[in-house]
Amino acid sequence: MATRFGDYQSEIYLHGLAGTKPPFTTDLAALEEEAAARLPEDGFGYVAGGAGSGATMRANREAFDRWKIVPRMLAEATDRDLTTTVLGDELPAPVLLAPIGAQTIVHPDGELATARAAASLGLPMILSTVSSHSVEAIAEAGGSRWFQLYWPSDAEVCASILGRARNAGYTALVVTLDTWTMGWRPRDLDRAYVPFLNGEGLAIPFSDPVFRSRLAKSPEEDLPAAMLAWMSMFTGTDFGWHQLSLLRELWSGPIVLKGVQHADDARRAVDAGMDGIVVSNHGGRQVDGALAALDALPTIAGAVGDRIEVLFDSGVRTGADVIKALALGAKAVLYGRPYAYGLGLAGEDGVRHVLRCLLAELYITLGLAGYRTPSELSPSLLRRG
Ligand SMILES: Cc1cc2nc3c(=O)[nH]c(=O)nc-3n(C[C@H](O)[C@H](O)[C@H](O)COP(=O)(O)O)c2cc1C
Ligand SMILES: CC(C)CC(=O)C(=O)O
Repeated sequence: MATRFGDYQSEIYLHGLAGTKPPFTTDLAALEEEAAARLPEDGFGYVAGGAGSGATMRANREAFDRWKIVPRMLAEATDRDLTTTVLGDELPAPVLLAPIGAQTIVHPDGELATARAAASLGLPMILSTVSSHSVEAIAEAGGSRWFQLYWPSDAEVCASILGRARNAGYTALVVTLDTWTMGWRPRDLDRAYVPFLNGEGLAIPFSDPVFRSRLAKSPEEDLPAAMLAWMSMFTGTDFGWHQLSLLRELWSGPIVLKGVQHADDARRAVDAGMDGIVVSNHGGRQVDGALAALDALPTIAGAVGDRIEVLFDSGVRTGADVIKALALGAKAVLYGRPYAYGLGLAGEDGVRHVLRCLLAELYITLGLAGYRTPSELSPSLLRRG
């Protein structure tokens, strides 16, 4: 059923009459500034950082800014319906929560808070392999959930992790291709900081019985050795396209490849029988100098047509950004850093506030631009300028 997400606007004004303000800014493009001022430097720096000089991270935003929406008038767009179906999941709006690892670095409740906020709005959460809480614990929050895989070299560990995710009710599998090893990230390197150094974020592998069987001593007894085992199994891996069939044997639900940036790779995903792709450069955290994800989107969408579900992330901040990504060929977007800032600023309520702002802005802007549903959006409503 369609939800009037715009109601958050009137709710905020009404609370204002009673003297209550929103928990923090409603300006999603300015959220990072507020987070920078209020969150601890280590956690904030890890979330905000990008690869190398930050050129790709900036390019992601610049690409959105180059596209302008051309609003249409008297379009009878009062009643909007943002619902859409992605890989069999009925979504109240074309938005999913991007996988973000190690969320306790910004708030002690981490992914549990995020899962509860997402479930309360009916948006699917994509849980990272590098999560501070186990797949089973997150499942208790309810709601629709997908699982993101960092593909380990040990096939039995992979089978065990996927089996647990499937048993815990995760429906689609998102396999991240662009981070088989960590990008060069000066912001973390300068502080010699990664969350995983103290085991943070490794709940899924560390709680896995097969992973544990590979260790001489448990992570509780010898953390550095467990960390090394994790790193050698989950990073620096060497998979090729032909091995995707291994994952198909382990996962009966839809499989989505995340990190596609070239039309030929998108075609290969189709040929490999995949169900979806996420056009993404990992928020500019991997290849510095890579093209903006939004600039890759139209070519890729054109190359695969409707043979595969095309999702998008990297740089989405506002409701208008969602409209632009949808107009350029995405079926839905993955929302990333902003909800992590919301989590850091106010836990579950903070994530909910950020998501409600995004959905309200999307709902209102879509109508003001003259459109009623995501399916009406096409490149013709945009101009380069
Ligand atoms: C702190 C942080 C952790 C992330 N962890 C993961 C992860 O575990 N798995 C994954 O596939 N992507 C991960 N990503 C990438 C996001 O899923 C997404 O591609 C990216 O945040 C999009 O860029 P944006 O947030 O600037 O829009 C992470 C991103 C950030 C900022
Ligand atoms: C490298 C991962 C472990 C986490 C991640 O995807 C990220 O920090 O961007």
